[in-house]
Amino acid sequence: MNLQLFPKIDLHYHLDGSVSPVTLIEIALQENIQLPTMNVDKLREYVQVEEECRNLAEYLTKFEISKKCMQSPRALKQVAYKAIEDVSKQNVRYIEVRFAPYLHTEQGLRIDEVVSNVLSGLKEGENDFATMARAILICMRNDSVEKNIEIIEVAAKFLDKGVVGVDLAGDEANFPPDLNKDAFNLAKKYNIPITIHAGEAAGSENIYDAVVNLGAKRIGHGIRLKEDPHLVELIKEKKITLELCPTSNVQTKAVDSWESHPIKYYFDKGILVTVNTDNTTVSNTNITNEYRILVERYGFILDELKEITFNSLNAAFINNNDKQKLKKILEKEYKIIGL
Ligand SMILES: O=c1[nH]cnc2c1ncn2[C@H]1C[C@H](O)[C@@H](CO)O1
Ligand SMILES: [Zn+2]
Repeated sequence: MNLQLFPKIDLHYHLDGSVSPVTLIEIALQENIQLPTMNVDKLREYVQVEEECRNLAEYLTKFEISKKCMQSPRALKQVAYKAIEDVSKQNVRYIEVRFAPYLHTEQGLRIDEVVSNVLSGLKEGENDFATMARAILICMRNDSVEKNIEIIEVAAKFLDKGVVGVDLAGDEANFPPDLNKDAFNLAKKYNIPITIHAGEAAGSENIYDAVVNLGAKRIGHGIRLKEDPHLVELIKEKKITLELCPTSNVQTKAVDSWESHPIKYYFDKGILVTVNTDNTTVSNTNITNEYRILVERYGFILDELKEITFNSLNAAFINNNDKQKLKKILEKEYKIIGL
């Protein structure tokens, strides 16, 4: 079937890594921002990784231009709205859009202003398109724990007002999760759902730390889980969900090749896996493409894609009311396509 029509969920989507070159140029023109080029195709080379990307650290160099263009209230609203417009075209029925508020304070915005502007763009997008959208606030690994505690405080302030969770992202190889233990303990205290990037650019011990010591209910990527058979059992037992992003995982060299991606292995072992985009611009992908990869490279059948979407639904950080609404919508739409 045409997988664009397949109802989908994306739980792992970075806002700054998903702004299209066209939107970047629009914002640059609006706000007089100097870009290395105003040619859409040439700009693509600056914001998209090449096949020969060596590791996560190199992948992370591609976010500079979008950061430059995401510093004003208007630009933040605009990219958030555009994100919902874009993903609604791929029949995404629910998305959790994540961003790191501190990255958008270079022109003096406060982190709570960053959050309220992104939320207002998401809300407008929700009103205009058939996609439910919520936000996850990111603590950056290279930021101080004091700054990350402030992110948790802001998340608590906006909890159930558009924000549904918190995350830890950035350079995993050089900043292990336990540096931010105090920040995530605070998140636990506030009952803010936690997801953490782990086992992407470092070993399975980070997944253990994220779950056992930092309270993560979901793991961003978790590619290297299989290194530790006891941890595999723990993840199953605790019903932890993995947010896998195949294209990004190949590009950051979290896996050596497409063939060695563990998504089917984890799925067959009964681990709760989900499929996501990570960064549609940096990774040059979209969610339809990621679902297609599951079929074409890993042999998933449509019923299994539906199961994966329901894994995403079950692991979504929205409240129960919204979850039930979403479940009805998905069930109805799957019925229409005979699933
Ligand atoms: O896959 C990722 N792993 C770790 N960090 C990431 C990944 N994708 C994006 N980021 C970082 C770079 C962005 O600037 C930041 C906030 O979205 O999060
Ligand atoms: Zn990510």
